[in-house]
Amino acid sequence: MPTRQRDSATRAERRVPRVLSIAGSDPSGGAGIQADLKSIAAVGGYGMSAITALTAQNTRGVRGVHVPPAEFLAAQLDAISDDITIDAVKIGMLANAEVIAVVADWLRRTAVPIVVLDPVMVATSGDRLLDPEAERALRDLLPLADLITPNLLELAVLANAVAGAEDGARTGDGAGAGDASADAAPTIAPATTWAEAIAQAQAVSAATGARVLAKGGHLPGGDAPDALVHAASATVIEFGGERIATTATHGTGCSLSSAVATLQAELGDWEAAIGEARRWLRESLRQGEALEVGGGHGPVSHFAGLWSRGGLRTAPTPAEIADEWWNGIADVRAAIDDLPFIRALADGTLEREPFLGYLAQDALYLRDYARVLAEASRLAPDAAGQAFWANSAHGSLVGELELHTSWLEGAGGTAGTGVFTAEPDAATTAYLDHLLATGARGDYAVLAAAVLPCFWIYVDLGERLAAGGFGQRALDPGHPYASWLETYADPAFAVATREAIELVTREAAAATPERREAMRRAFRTSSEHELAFFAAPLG
Ligand SMILES: Nc1ncnc2c1ncn2[C@@H]1O[C@H](COP(=O)(O)OP(=O)(O)O)[C@@H](O)[C@H]1O
Ligand SMILES: Cc1ncc(COP(=O)(O)O)c(N)n1
Repeated sequence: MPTRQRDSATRAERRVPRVLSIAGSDPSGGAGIQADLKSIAAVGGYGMSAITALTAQNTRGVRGVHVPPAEFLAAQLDAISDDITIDAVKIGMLANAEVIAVVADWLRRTAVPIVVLDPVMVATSGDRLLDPEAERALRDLLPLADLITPNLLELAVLANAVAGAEDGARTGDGAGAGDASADAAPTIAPATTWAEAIAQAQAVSAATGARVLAKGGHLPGGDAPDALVHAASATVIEFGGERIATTATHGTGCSLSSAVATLQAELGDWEAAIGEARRWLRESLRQGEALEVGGGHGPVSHFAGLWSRGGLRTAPTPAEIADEWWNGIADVRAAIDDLPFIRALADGTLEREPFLGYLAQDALYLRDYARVLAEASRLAPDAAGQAFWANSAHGSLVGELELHTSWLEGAGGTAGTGVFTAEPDAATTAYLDHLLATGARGDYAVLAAAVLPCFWIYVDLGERLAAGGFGQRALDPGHPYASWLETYADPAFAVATREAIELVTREAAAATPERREAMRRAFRTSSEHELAFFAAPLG
């Protein structure tokens, strides 16, 4: 199938695991598939869901359960696996034995590399989410999982079930979770100590071959430990942590198992995946009550970490930033266009003295501008940026200054004098001080924004002069300053300017809002210095 080929061809470069949740719906959004999709997204995955059952529940309890025909679950699962490569599956509420059979059959037919099974039996509110008779069917599903994540009660039921499978023995009060004929919910007592829970996890892992994450969320006391138990390698990895004082624990098991499935697909290491999922869940648990959802056990705040770390607003694109900055200096550009110096330069009426004065200041400017560009090259985060600014520094000294030299040395009469002999005027000093100080502060992005107007305003002016935007005289080869006008309409300078705009606005798009604003301000300030610089010769 072409889709599959495309999927697997790009697999090596993939960063976003495609994770399927097979679970029940919680309309209040805190548990079940709703929690799973949020959790998968929160830790960096692409979430999908096949719905096993609909519950009518909120943070206080479950009011009803509707299980659609099992064939329709099979249809959902096939629709997904016929088209999409699945990197990991998380299994939650399975409702009844028929649903379990459909999932087991699909898992056997579909080679999913990672299967995390959260054996949901009872909601945090205490309501049952799995038929008692289905607990036997669940036992047969366990070996298809790579990781099983029971809470204390579920762990006791599974341990009892696997013990029952081995020797027919019953534990607890004798009602027997493995007894398919039992009508009432079996009353199996959960482990009362952490050591007992780990022993049960070892039994389940030994009987199924799966890893078992024993969860201590329901333990009494001040700690909420989890332990990853793998009988085959005789390992027990403990994850410690203080219990977080919160009522917002609805959906913690769903959220943890989805996050682990996603992170395992990314990291390929169970200990690392569980460690990271737990750090994320604990952060989300701490922020749960702030959501103020419901009067019972509220949900965790799945995206709290992302929100607080600045993932909330869509960043502008580089093109949008370029428009915003350019439009933001429209007043400055209009003021430059209206300067007597620019008007007289365009129509050829500018006196030789102010023109040479301007060139002398510009030569002084370019020499230090090249130093600032070299500093941008030093600070650039990648080789492409480094090369671009270094090349621009070279261009400022060699290409542009040649023109100044020929004009100014001709004017001075003696070769080798006249280029850098002028005193910098106030406008030149102010502009250079701004650029040199920005360079000295060492923030590459802000410095790159500060050097941009010198490219952009000149190219824009040069192109409009050459296009007759300031009158036809500027196009006349006999214009007294024709060689100057040609330099600024140079297509190579236009190409370099487009590259500079792209470099700087890409940097701005990736920056934090605060840094982007600092860049915009530096860009605006430099453009104001451009205006003062052009105004100075006739000022
Ligand atoms: N109050 C809490 N403080 C810290 N971690 C908790 C708390 N409640 C649950 N957890 C963690 O949430 C995850 C889910 O655990 P648990 O509540 O035992 O499962 P379930 O939601 O399936 O009943 C585990 O990692 C557990 O350690
Ligand atoms: C649809 C559905 N699935 C699972 C749970 C268990 O929630 P928890 O993660 O709190 O054990 C639930 N309450 N509802």
